[in-house]
Amino acid sequence: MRLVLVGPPGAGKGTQAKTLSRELGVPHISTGDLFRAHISEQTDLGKEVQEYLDSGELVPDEVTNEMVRVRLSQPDAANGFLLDGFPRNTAQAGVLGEMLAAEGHKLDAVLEFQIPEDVVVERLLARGRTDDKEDVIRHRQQVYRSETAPLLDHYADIVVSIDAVGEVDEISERALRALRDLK
Ligand SMILES: Nc1ncnc2c1ncn2[C@@H]1O[C@H](COP(=O)(O)OP(=O)(O)O)[C@@H](O)[C@H]1O
Repeated sequence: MRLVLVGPPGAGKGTQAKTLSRELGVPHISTGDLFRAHISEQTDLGKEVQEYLDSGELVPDEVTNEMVRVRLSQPDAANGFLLDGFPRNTAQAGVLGEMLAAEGHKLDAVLEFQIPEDVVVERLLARGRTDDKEDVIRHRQQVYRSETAPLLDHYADIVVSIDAVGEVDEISERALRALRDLK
């Protein structure tokens, strides 16, 4: 299955991705995790993207798209993947569509995590990652609303939405049920 997760920062995509990846047998590919790995290893790419992550801005598309292209070409992603954090705007969605089409593939579904903004802001303040300061959190929510949420229209015919408020296990159940119904 080729799946994209969409939802505001703090919606629990990363948490759910771990379970979904295991249950669906496809790798979890998180652009945020990939960027953070580059930053902690101090690679050239890591040095280039650090300021964007610290301020909650999107990393420029060329950098992000290329990193995703390399990751998706690895053998474990040949039969499916769960993309978390990509695409994050419609231009990235276009590039992803081209990458997949070049291999004769397409996305099966876009899983939307529905959750009110005040709930996610509370969660992120409690999480305390270096980009989880209140002003940066607010900015990331704003970027989500203006850049990422339009993907839901872009992908309207393959969006599957779940209520992402509740216990972790409960939400996993909802996600798996929604994806099962798809088949
Ligand atoms: N597809 C992407 N395009 C541009 N920047 C990205 C992308 N994915 C992640 N980033 C960068 O990584 C940061 C953290 O992303 P992520 O780990 O998904 O956290 P969250 O969704 O909780 O904000 C973003 O604020 C952004 O700077």
